[in-house]
Order: sequence, then C-alpha cells, then structure tokens
Amino acid sequence: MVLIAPSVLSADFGNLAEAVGEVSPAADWLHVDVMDGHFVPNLTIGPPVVASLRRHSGLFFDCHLMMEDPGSYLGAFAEAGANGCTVHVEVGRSAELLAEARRLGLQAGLALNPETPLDTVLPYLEACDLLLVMTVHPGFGGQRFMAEVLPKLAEARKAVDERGLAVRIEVDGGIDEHTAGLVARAGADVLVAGSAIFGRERPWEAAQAIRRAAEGALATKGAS
Ligand SMILES: O=C(CO)[C@@H](O)[C@H](O)COP(=O)(O)O
Repeated sequence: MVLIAPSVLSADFGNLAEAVGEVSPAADWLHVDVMDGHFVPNLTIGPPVVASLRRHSGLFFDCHLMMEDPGSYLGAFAEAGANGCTVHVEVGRSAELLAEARRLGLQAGLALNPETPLDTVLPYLEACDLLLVMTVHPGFGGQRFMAEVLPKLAEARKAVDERGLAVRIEVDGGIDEHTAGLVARAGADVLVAGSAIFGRERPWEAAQAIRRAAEGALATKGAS
C-alpha cells in the first residue's frame, strides 16, 4: 500500500490550517519540512507551528528535520505533536538520534541525500521505522526529480526486504503523477509531494492523481 504525504513546504504558510484541511481527505500523512538555515540554505518552521497545526489536524505528522543539530529538538517536536521525526545520516550520531526518537515515542526516520551512498544507512536499518531517500537536493520545493537515484531506491527496498524489516521507504523531491509510478515500482511506499499537490488548483485531486499513478504502476508490475 502506498501512502501519500503532502509536503507543507508548498502550502500557503499564511493559511496553513486551511490548506492542510483541504488536502486531508486525500492524504495519509502530512510531511513537515523543518529547515535550519545551516544543514540546508533555507529556513522554515519549528515546533510552535507543529503544535498549532496539531490543534487543526489528526493526520500523522511526518517531520523531516533538515538540521545540523536535530538532537536538541526531538523532544520539542514530540511535545508539539509530531508522530515521526526523520534525521539525516549526513549529520552523524544516527544510532543515538534514532534511539532518542523512539524513546520519545516517535517513529524514527533516517534520510539520505541524493549523493550519499546507501551503505551509510545500512548499519541503522534495524533502528529505523522509515528510510527517506531524497530524490532532490534538500532545501527547496519545486526541483526536478533525480531519476539517477532510482537504482539506490531499488537497492534500499532489496535491503529492507532481505532483512525482513517493516521499514517504510519514503521518497521526497519532484514527485508528481509522472514520477510516482517510477518510485513506486522501485520500492517506495511513502510518496512526499509538495508543489505537485499544493501548487495545483485542486490539491485534493492532485494528491489522488499521484496515488492512482503509483497504484497503477504497482498493478502493472504485479501483472508482468
Ligand atoms: O524536503 C523537501 C525539499 O527539501 C521537500 O519535502 C519538498 O517540499 C518537496 O517539494 P516538491 O519537490 O514535491 O515540490
């Protein structure tokens, strides 16, 4: 089953609760992009905004911490109502951060950038609930999908399945109704999309189109 996670990065920040409410019937999770201006050259939102949104939404909040020091904030995100927090393998201390996330009752995610080899996350798979394979360089919405990441995504799926793990594999960046089938076939089961949902006139329908494209590709894969 494929989960669709609209990314709030492309939503109207002045009207966030309404934007989230509008897309919710077609969303499984809400992807919350947290950027610190250091790990990535952009600044977005933090725990107070998550806490405010929590009062308006019952969705699973999937917080992607693009931060150099996520460990200092995991507790604040848990307190604010996050359900899952994903940290980047590139910042180090992965074992410690994943264990801390789980200790706080969060689903623990580990992300890797497009140029980061899969080997860097393999030692931590058992400590993860989610592996986030970035399909753009993190920091901004609306970038081009990097098809060169597809072999790494397929390798990640193979590693998770060979170990018999229930780790979800999420993709983020450039996902739309054209790329959804590619990533679903390569093994992704959580699809994050920002501009292809919130950037469209009818976000709810756009999310459904992405879901249909992913499920259609999986059905064809099953039949072939
Ligand atoms: O983490 C990020 C960007 O760093 C994302 O979650 C973006 O929000 C995805 O945006 P689109 O590529 O779907 O427009």
